[in-house]
Amino acid sequence: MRLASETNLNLKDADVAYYPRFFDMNEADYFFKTLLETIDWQQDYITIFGKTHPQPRLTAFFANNNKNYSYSNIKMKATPFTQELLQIKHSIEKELNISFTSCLANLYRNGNDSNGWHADNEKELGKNPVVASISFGAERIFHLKHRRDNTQKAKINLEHGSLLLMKGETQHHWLHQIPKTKKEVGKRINLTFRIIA
Ligand SMILES: O=C(O)CCC(=O)C(=O)O
Ligand SMILES: [Fe+2]
Repeated sequence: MRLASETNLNLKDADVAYYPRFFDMNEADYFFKTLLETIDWQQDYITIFGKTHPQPRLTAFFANNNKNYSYSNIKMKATPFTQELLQIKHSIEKELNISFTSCLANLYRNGNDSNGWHADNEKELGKNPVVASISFGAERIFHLKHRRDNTQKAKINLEHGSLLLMKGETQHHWLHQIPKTKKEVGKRINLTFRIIA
């Protein structure tokens, strides 16, 4: 059963909503375990100022079209959705009434894995990108900050089975990150469903 009660974060120049228990605990446990085992998690490398570093997390990319996805000099080749990813995709689509084409999956192995400040604003995501972000496993803190107004910030603890939806002009005006943490934390899977035309 899905408890789709939604909280809008009411951020200036943004549209970000959080659904804490989008999937119930049994579904969330099942998806976490299955996705951990069935996804072919990849280590990618990013090049900054001519130096190559391993990305501080593992990733995989899925799409129902043949559109690849490029960000930070990494080209992600589209692979077909797995059965569980399709199930998750359909649940989100039904609730939100939006169709997604693609999913970038992230595996944070421990508190040392992270995702630096960025916006999901690649051209292929269109003018106002819609990103539906699902979390399974360990809780991590998601930070948001306004690009120009440094009084505007938000932090949200992304719980097991939750959905975070970013849309409208969010990516024009805000950056987001998952910082490293010194706390003992287990693995976390994040799925970001996107529309890539
Ligand atoms: O792990 C998360 O919650 C955020 C992932 C993210 O921002 C991205 O993949 O673009
Ligand atoms: Fe992002």
